[in-house]
Amino acid sequence: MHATTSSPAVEADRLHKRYRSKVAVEEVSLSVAVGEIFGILGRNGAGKTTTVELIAGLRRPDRGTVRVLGLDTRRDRARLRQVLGVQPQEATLHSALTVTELVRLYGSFYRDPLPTGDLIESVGLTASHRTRFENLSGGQRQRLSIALALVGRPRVVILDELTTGLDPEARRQMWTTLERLRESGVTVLLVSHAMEEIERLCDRVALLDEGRVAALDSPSGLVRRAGFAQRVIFRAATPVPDGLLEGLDEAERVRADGDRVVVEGRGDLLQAVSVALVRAGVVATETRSEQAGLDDAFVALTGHRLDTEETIR
Ligand SMILES: Nc1ncnc2c1ncn2[C@@H]1O[C@H](COP(=O)(O)OP(=O)(O)OP(=O)(O)O)[C@@H](O)[C@H]1O
Repeated sequence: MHATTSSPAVEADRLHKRYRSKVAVEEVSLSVAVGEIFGILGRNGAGKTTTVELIAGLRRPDRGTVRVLGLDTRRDRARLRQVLGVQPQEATLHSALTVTELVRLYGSFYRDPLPTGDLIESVGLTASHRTRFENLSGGQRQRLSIALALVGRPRVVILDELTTGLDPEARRQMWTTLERLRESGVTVLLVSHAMEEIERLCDRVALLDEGRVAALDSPSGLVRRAGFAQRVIFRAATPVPDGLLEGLDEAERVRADGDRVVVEGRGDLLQAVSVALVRAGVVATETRSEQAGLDDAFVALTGHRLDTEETIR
């Protein structure tokens, strides 16, 4: 089958991958539209890297199929290479070559590579373009790997942990690079732990948990599934009467851990909680309110926290 403009950028159908006794990816199906920035979010070991390696054709699934722009990732490998950009494994890069030499080398694999200097500038490596790979810092290596994924003007690019190890300025620069890619119609598959990055950049997100897609929606759609809109947190310097906060229309859940109280709910929750506490004569300190985020959605949908091994229910 030929790549057509009507094909989804990525179509994965019931992918399954087992490493010996460990099932890493189970029945994962995704369809990513052309021009989307699509996020894959999950805890360590959730199966994110395995999923994108299956999509990139770097691993063979035990079951299931993948098409990228209509191309079969196993059978149409040569054509796939020309349209798909992936970050190389560090171990495969020659450590004695400089940034410029590596960009040129990778560019030589493609028909119409991006101009070397422009690409190096766009990832902020101009000042280190003569530095050998072995002497680059972690963040500089990360920038280089992104440049190498982009050098062939891919129509679909897979980026794993885009901004891990980058300083705040470099992170913003990468975000701008991604937004430009989207404007030019490139599809991006973004594996990330960074929720801020996912919320800001992604059109849709698959939450992966224990090898399965726990939910797939826009970031705001996922946040709505957290079951509450905001939370108010305070320290109670004097006891809170039983049932006081639970009785508020705005409150959905109240948790106390010692003197720290967390109220989840909606509407003008901060105002409602503050007024109730004042009326009951409760002395509260360190009161603050937070909007629900993707991490709350993750807990609501999977029972796990994103950043720890802890299970909530
Ligand atoms: N080559 C391998 N051999 C055996 N087990 C593997 C291999 N690669 C991954 N695994 C296991 O498969 C599961 C999924 O791993 P994977 O790397 O896909 O997760 P991940 O979500 O990308 O994790 P992380 O966020 O830590 O990178 C993990 O339990 C991991 O230990």
